[in-house]
Amino acid sequence: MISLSRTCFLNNAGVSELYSPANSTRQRRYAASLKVVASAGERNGTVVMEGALKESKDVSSVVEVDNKSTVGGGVQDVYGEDSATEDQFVTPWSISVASGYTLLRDPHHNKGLAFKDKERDAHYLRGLLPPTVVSQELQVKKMMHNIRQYQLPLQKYMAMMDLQERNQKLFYKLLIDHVEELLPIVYTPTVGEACQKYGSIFMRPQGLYISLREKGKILEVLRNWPEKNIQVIVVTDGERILGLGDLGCQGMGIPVGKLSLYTALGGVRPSACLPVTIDVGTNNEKLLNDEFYIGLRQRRATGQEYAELLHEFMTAVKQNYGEKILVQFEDFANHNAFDLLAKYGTSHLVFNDDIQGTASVVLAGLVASLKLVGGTLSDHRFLFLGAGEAGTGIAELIALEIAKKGLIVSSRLESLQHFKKPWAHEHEPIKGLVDAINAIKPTVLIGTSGVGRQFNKEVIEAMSTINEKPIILALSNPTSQSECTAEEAYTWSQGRAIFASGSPFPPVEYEGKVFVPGQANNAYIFPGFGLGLLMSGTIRVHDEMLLAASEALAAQVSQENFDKGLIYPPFANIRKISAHIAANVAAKAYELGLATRLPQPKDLVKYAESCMYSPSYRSYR
Ligand SMILES: NC(=O)C1=CN([C@@H]2O[C@H](COP(=O)(O)OP(=O)(O)OC[C@H]3O[C@@H](n4cnc5c(N)ncnc54)[C@H](OP(=O)(O)O)[C@@H]3O)[C@@H](O)[C@H]2O)C=CC1
Ligand SMILES: CC(=O)C(=O)O
Ligand SMILES: [Mg+2]
Repeated sequence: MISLSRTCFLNNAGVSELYSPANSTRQRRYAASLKVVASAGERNGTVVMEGALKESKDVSSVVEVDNKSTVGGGVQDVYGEDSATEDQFVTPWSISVASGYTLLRDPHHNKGLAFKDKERDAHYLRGLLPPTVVSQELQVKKMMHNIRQYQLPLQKYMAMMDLQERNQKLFYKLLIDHVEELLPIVYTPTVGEACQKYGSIFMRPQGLYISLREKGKILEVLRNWPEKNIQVIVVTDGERILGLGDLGCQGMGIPVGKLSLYTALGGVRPSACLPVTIDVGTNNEKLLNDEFYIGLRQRRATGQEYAELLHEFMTAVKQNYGEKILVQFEDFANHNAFDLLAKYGTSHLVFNDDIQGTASVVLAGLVASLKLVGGTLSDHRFLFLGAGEAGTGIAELIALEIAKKGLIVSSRLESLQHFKKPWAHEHEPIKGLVDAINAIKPTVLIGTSGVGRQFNKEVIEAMSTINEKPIILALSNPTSQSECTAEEAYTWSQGRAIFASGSPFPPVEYEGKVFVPGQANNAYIFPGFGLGLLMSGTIRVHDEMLLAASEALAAQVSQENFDKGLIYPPFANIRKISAHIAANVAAKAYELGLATRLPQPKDLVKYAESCMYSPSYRSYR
């Protein structure tokens, strides 16, 4: 238990990929050197329009090559393509246009029954689809109907992942239009169960797997990813997946899920998102003995071996994607998370969602709750159960906001992990949470322990005895690890608690009144925060940007929300919320001189909205 002044703790796309010619430096270079001549040679399937730079004579029947603009080399020539000689090997990357059966199997461009008659003629789809042509809206209605037929959340998750692999735009349309219903499926809590069973439900690989076997070759592995213009990477090593512990390589569900939210909630293009899982082994005996486990069957590498792999990854990422690639660390164990953030925070654009994103969302909720409970932040006392990434991250940001740190309980100081030390304070050792509440008299109780059911009846009653409106935040995920349920918080506090949780709970009726619990989850922050960094071309994350994100989120809580006891706005409005967060974060980046997209757009909210990906179908010529 620790504390501060008033804060206490207890595709692979292959040949069917249709690249936009201006999508990457490499593609721009190709686009500059090639003019696509007609498609007279098209067949049902893929029309190859380009060969490797060094092999352009082989494809001269379909392209005209302007040799003048292809030579070069230099700092952008990461793979040595431009400077290679004939006796050196290069990879024959190609740009191609999908049609026919290949087009129907391409998730980026497939529209299923929504292909119009003209498109069916132009793209060799006749006979490959039944005659009916439907709208995207009808497809959404049908998919929602189908998903609702499944009894189990994991079945719904698998249906959503299948859709993402079949028809990406329809997947995002569904997620955006039905965000409150589908967020618990593609995200917490269901994604937790999916990770636990990833080996068994694994059908098509998603994301990029970088294991110890790829040591020395990470740059080449990055190049195997079909998309070249990556802007955001969410990376995990799978050691602290939600509150479920070490799930090794099966943690991949988390970067995949977080990045679908980057797109659906924050509007970042799916093709700019790269989920990565670093596999250094697992200490989870159950997984090591599970015949369906998909990762390396060895105990976790640590120390220098771990640090070297991570360093090679971070170096390769910057070399391949440049200075402005955003790397979001997710669900690393705390013994690595703080060190990675400190190590790469000065050389890369990095953000730790569990430390920083969580802090920002909780600070926003606390600022908003002042409207319900009164006073200022510094009038409140914060008691934390769990002094890890989320807990100390939140404390740090609250302290930054009220700009004063306080006492430290020092009896355990020597044995404390470094990130806990600033929060230890002078106090008699306290045994249980109820005793801590009675001694410290917190106004806010925050659960970040990863251990479920810690806020029992006595705990909530103790908080309710001290406070007229106790603020109870049960942040641990998934639902099984939540410190208490919404029903418990409202019932045991006799309807007086201001409650929010990391995973969603349904509304609760208590003595004739309906209470709608809020969701205190970093999903409110990271999509808009990331968009703000990207749209301003920011090169480093600064704590002030986290405060800016909190401020923007708190400002989105309406009187109608407060009247229902909510301290967060509904997720239904998340794109608008993300645009405001992005604008505030970008404004701070410009103010701090960290933005590179110049000149600064006049209206940053409008600019953020204009940057957002739309999942509507495009018409194909
Ligand atoms: N709602 C949200 O947006 C977010 C929620 N979370 C959730 O928060 C939880 C914790 O995540 P994170 O902070 O990253 O994990 P950490 O492992 O870094 O922190 C957990 C901390 O809780 C402590 N702890 C464990 N059991 C108890 C207990 N019974 N009493 C008191 N302290 C205890 C641990 O102590 P020790 O160090 O001694 O082991 C550790 O310091 C997870 O369930 C995660 O899903 C995380 C990020 C965002
Ligand atoms: C929400 C989140 O990031 C977590 O529980 O780890
Ligand atoms: Mg997380």
